[in-house]
Amino acid sequence: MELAFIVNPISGKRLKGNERVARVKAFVSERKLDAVVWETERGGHAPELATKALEQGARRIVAVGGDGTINEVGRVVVGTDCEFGLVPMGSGNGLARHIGLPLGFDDALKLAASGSAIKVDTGEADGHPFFNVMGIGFDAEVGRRFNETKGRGLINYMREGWKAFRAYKSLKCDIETPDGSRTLSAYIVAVANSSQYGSNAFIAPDASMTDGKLNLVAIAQPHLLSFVILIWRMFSKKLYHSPRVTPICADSFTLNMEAGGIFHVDGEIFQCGETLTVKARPKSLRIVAMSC
Ligand SMILES: Nc1ncnc2c1ncn2[C@@H]1O[C@H](COP(=O)(O)OP(=O)(O)OP(=O)(O)O)[C@@H](O)[C@H]1O
Repeated sequence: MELAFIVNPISGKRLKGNERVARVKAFVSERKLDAVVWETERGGHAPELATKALEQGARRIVAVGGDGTINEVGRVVVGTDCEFGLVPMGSGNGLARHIGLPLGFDDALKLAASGSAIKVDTGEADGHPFFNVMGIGFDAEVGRRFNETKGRGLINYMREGWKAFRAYKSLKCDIETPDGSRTLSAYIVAVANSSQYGSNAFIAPDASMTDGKLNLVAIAQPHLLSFVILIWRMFSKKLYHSPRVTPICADSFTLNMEAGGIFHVDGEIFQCGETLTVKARPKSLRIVAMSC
């Protein structure tokens, strides 16, 4: 088997359910590809399907879904010789946008099936692989709330962000890198492999996926007006111009907090203790990309 497509039928807002799977199956049969098309039936199913595809000798696995699905498939493919293709069908599609993929279904499908792959860096937070962005603080709180709502898309994300803004207070974090350490009172500590969360909201505008490093971005607690300005800066790639923002580029970080809590990797939530270790895995993933 050359290719395996793993399709999440419920991610994002476009072509949901049977239609999405039917379109991928039609694509495969029209082109007589040596491929399987498997549909995820529940959360956590995609890694099982990706493992099965690897065992059956797939040379390329294509994830059709949002950043959560991409993470679930990518965490199986990372560190292997198998190539990884994406058909972005999520809410924000941060990774797909960073690597220059078309967002239209048919164009993305063609590229994922036949485009060439390049080796890129990935990240790992307490052993959990990530490809786009991980974070603690407000960042993780918004992810937690968003995952608990049924609605998807940027508007729902902004709505949960606003609710979290009113409830969340900053945390004290000691950040260690190979070059030294510093203690900050941070509202968000995000560590980015790619440049954006999704929907062209740039958390680390200078991030590269081939430099062997990750970009930590710490943001101090904003009041309402500066919160709005921070969002504007994010969408205009000017976040680093804010006096509330501290960017640090390194290949590894140890985050020491006063208490354990939650963190997210590509929007999926996990628990952590007082210490969280985040590190880059240089050139660990062969991904179909236009740029990186
Ligand atoms: N058949 C299914 N039913 C319910 N949940 C599923 C199913 N298949 C996959 N999932 C889960 O759906 C969740 C959301 O998927 P994904 O992140 O791809 O979409 P999204 O949240 O709409 O997009 P984004 O992450 O870009 O906002 C994942 O955690 C995945 O485990």
